Amino acid sequence: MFSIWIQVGVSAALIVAFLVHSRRRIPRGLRLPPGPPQRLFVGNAWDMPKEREWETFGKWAKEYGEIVYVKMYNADVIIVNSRRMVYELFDKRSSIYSDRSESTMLINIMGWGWGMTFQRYGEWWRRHRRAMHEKFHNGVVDTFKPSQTKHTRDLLRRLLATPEDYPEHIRFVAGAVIMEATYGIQVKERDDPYLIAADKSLRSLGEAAAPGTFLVDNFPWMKYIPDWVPGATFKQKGREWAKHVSDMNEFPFQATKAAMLQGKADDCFVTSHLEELDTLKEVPADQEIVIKNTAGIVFAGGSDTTVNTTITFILAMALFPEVQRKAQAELDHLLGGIRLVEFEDEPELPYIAAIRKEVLRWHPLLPQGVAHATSEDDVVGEYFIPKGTVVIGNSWALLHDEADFGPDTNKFIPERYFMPGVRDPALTGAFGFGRRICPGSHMAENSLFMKIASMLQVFDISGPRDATGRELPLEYTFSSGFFSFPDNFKCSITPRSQAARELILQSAAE
Ligand code: HEM
Repeated sequence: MFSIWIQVGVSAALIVAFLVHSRRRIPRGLRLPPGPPQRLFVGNAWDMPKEREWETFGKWAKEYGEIVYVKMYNADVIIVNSRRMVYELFDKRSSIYSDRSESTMLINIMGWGWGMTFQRYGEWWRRHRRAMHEKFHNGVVDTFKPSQTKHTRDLLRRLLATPEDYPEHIRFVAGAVIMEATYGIQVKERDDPYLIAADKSLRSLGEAAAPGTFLVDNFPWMKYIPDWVPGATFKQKGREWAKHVSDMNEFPFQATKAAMLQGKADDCFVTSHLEELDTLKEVPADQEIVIKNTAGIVFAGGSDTTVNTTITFILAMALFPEVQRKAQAELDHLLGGIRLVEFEDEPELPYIAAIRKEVLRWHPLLPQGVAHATSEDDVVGEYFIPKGTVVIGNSWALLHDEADFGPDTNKFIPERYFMPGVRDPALTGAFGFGRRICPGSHMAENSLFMKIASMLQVFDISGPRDATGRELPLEYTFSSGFFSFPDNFKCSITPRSQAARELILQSAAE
């Protein structure tokens, strides 16, 4: 019975949305950007791909051009497909194109509103962004390097012991680095409650954040449907997820505060901000909340992103062995197998730097970035872009544009960065756009350098092998949705030599 009412409600909302939308006034002489033909009431909602979105977006870009307009029920969405237009909108008109649209599922039901990534553009967001920038800008991220080195060595030892568990090792170590940097907390070897809460929150985020997943995002009134009504499973799901999301933000912060009171806290993002608070004369009353929220989003944004990018790197090495051989030659030439790589070696390792760039480009973790939104009406040439439009920067298209990255952009070719004029993927969409560009990118790039160089120095990575050592075909798929990364795949990670094995084991004594 109630599910019938839900259907009636949704249908009524579709009709109202349609009528309102058709009555909207587009200024004379202007039109909405071109896009695929729309259906009555639902617009393009049924055309939105559920898998490998970047392929459909690419097809639309070829057909309709730099800006493609789609309508998701009642929501205006544009997809920006060229670097020129990305620069025009996200950079030159950043005061209009830096907002986010409020997802009812993420904000009202799952409680992600505390997270900077989902906040509307304005003073509250700016205060969070400033708190993060102070500790993560390019000039200060070196402070994390000792911890990144220590934990990468730990990763090498774990990989040596049980290489088949490489995803868990990478996940554990990324969590350990970010917990130490953010909260000064050393995570537990097994079943760490903070990492479990983060893992559950991020999985649910991955599920809920892909546009069009939950109808309640298009019809916010659906949030008032009681939980027990058939068809309202999104609410039960959301409420369950909300607990993990809140635990992730609350528990580690409170633990660090408690440790500070006992004089036992290690230096970290939270302690240094809270200590500064005590020395400042005029501080807004809610600044502690800003610090807590920012720590929470560093924790959320800083672990899974580097984990999945590292797994993409492993896949690339298994698929492109000639790249691996060249990188190992560069490392061997510099280090002679006498010591493990250090951050100070980075300027002497241009091929490793090129691999890092190619990992970010070849299969970007966020192929559609994180959608921005417009905070005012805008006009681009003859196109009208209404206020509140969801704006997707098509990172995949930018990062696969042969004009910027040379030929064969679906292949993993680090050499492309030695050609004149080739762009840096970090500044071409891999970390997003404009004022919202990823504030953790410098820490992430350092972390990737250390992992890539260390793993290639001591391990050979290949497809899976049978008992006789024969290499078997490598089977892999990339996930679709908000994040895209390789689904679990089997591979072989073996020490390159006895000397490499010893180097790894000796690192435990450092
Ligand atoms: C390889 C690793 C990473 C990738 C590929 C990545 C990618 C991105 C992308 C595409 C965005 C959206 C930017 C936009 O809206 O245009 C973003 C935002 C963000 N990232 Fe990262 N990121 C990575 C690592 C990190 C790390 C290590 C941290 C924390 C230390 C972090 C914290 C954040 C935060 C807080 C935002 C939200 C910024 C805002 O809305 O103002 N990310 N990231």
